[in-house]
Amino acid sequence: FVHPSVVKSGRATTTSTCSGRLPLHRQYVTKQPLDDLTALMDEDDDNDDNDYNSIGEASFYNVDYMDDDEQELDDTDIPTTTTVFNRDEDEMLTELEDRFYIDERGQRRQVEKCILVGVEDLSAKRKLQKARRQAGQEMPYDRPNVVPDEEMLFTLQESLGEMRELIKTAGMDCVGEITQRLQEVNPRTYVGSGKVLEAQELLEQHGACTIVFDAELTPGQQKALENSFNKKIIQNDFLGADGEEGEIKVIDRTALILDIFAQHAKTREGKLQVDLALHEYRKPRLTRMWTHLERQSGAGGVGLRGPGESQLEIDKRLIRDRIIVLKSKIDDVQKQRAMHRQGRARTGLPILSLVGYTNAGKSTLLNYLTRAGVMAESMLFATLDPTTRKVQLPGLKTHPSVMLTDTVGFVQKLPTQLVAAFRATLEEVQEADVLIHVIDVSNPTWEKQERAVLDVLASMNALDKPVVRVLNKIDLLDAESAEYLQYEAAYADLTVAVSSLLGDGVTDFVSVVEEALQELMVPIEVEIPYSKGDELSAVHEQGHVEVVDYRPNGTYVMARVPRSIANRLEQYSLIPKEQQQQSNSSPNGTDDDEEIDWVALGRGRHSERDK
Ligand SMILES: Nc1nc2c(ncn2[C@@H]2O[C@H](COP(=O)(O)OP(=O)(O)OP(=O)(O)O)[C@@H](O)[C@H]2O)c(=O)[nH]1
Ligand SMILES: [Mg+2]
Repeated sequence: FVHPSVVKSGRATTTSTCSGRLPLHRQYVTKQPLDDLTALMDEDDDNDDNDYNSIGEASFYNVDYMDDDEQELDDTDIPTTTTVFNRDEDEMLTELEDRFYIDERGQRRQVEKCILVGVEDLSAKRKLQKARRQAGQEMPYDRPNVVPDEEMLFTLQESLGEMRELIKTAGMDCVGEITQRLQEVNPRTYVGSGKVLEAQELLEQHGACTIVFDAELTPGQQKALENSFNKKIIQNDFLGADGEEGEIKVIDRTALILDIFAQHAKTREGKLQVDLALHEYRKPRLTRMWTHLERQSGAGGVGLRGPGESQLEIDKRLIRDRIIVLKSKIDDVQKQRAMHRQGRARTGLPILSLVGYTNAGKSTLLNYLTRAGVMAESMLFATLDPTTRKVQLPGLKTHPSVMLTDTVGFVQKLPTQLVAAFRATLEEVQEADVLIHVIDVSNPTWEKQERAVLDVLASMNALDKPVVRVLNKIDLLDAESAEYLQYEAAYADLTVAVSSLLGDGVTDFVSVVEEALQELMVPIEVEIPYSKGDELSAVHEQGHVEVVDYRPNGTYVMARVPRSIANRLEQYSLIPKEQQQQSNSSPNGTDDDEEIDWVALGRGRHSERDK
């Protein structure tokens, strides 16, 4: 009952075509025997082995490049009905990259039009304050210049501005906007019923078929909205008539960001993670595709009850199975990644993670420092896969190399489910020794962005380490503001103003990083038993040894070492505990001779490696 053009144009994505009335998820969920899940997994594992290896490499030192020019739509590339079911997720996601689609009249269209809807929820601020009060929780971190709670919420216009950028990045054209101020959002349809009608008119007027909400809609709200926008279609289906209209898609913030992720994922791991997140997102929303059948079964009674319900059951099971397979694949990739991370840890080089709001200039800074050519683009979420490089920080000959990791950008109201999907980034950030927080100060909302990032980091328990604030893009400010920020940065802790594009302030950046790294080293005075030779060599490798003495019970060592080693060696410590804590809490020390001798440190490492 489905016209071939419908199958062709349907995309396995949240931003699909108007005409794709075929339940979209059916096109990529596998048609292999359902009951033999283990066989499915084994088979997948076999042909993935090589990919895992290459991914490990890619995430360690290289980036995977993909030629975007090759994504042109070509009729011969469109899968036929029979092959559609056997596509693997790589193919599916590659297909997402091409933004062409075929409309109901069989014409190729390039850009999808959409309407943007935003609500100013007047209760949000109150709720936030109440929640904080109830939790009895102060700000989970103590940093100067951080926006206080009551000012951290983005205004409606700021939030919509960001949505416009996201819509553009996703490849859509925003042709109209609707806003509403509400004391409380409507629990059923999010906006009021009058606004739903207004939106419908606007959609018809512009011939748009997508409506984007600047919110995280519940599955119930999404369904209610879809039902009211698609009343005619549902009626036609019910009557068995063929309507003219295309289906109106209701998309929320999460779906939009997921679609961008799907378009930008380059490595296999990134793609798997996006695929998993997409499935998790769709699982509770599955029913919408079958609205008309559900109705049939309810209204029709005996004889009509079967198909709708059982098909829904099957689809739910398929999605569940797919999620299990994806999770197990991701687990394997993560094991590889963990091994690489261990390898990195063994080098003893400090690990710095670049974090920050999307588009802040993280990749640009990494590029400037490494001239390595990581993709940096003027679009949101350009980077999706963590990339680590060994960097000799320029300008400081005495400084040893560090490992620098580029990570996926954050965005306000980032759905938790999405954060969880990007476990790799999470882990990189958690394992880092120092966080480099890149902030785009040319963006008027930069203080709120900074706050949003700190909130996400705090929720990830990742703020237990020094955070370097990099006030980036000062070249875009007028001279006065730039000077003011530079002045501020000079006085604030671990803060520096730079232009990653032009390289202004990078020397200062390096000294601030050095300052942060010194916070990581703690003095120890230990007697390591002779049986623990490996611990002694760890101290030599990663620390700065001042005194060594071979005593009857073990090797006496006085040194400055990374905190992790100090913790491990605590049992052999000769410093009484209270005193140790004191010296830990003022890691910079007061005496000049406590300064780390970076030259010696660097030399020590190199000679260690040369052996
Ligand atoms: N003028 C100016 N532009 C900059 C500067 N730093 C970065 N940019 C631009 O900002 C845009 C985003 O930079 P990216 O490095 O891709 O940002 P990112 O933080 O890696 O972004 P995501 O990977 O999307 O999270 C690019 O167009 C850069 O050229 C700067 O110091 N000055
Ligand atoms: Mg980037």
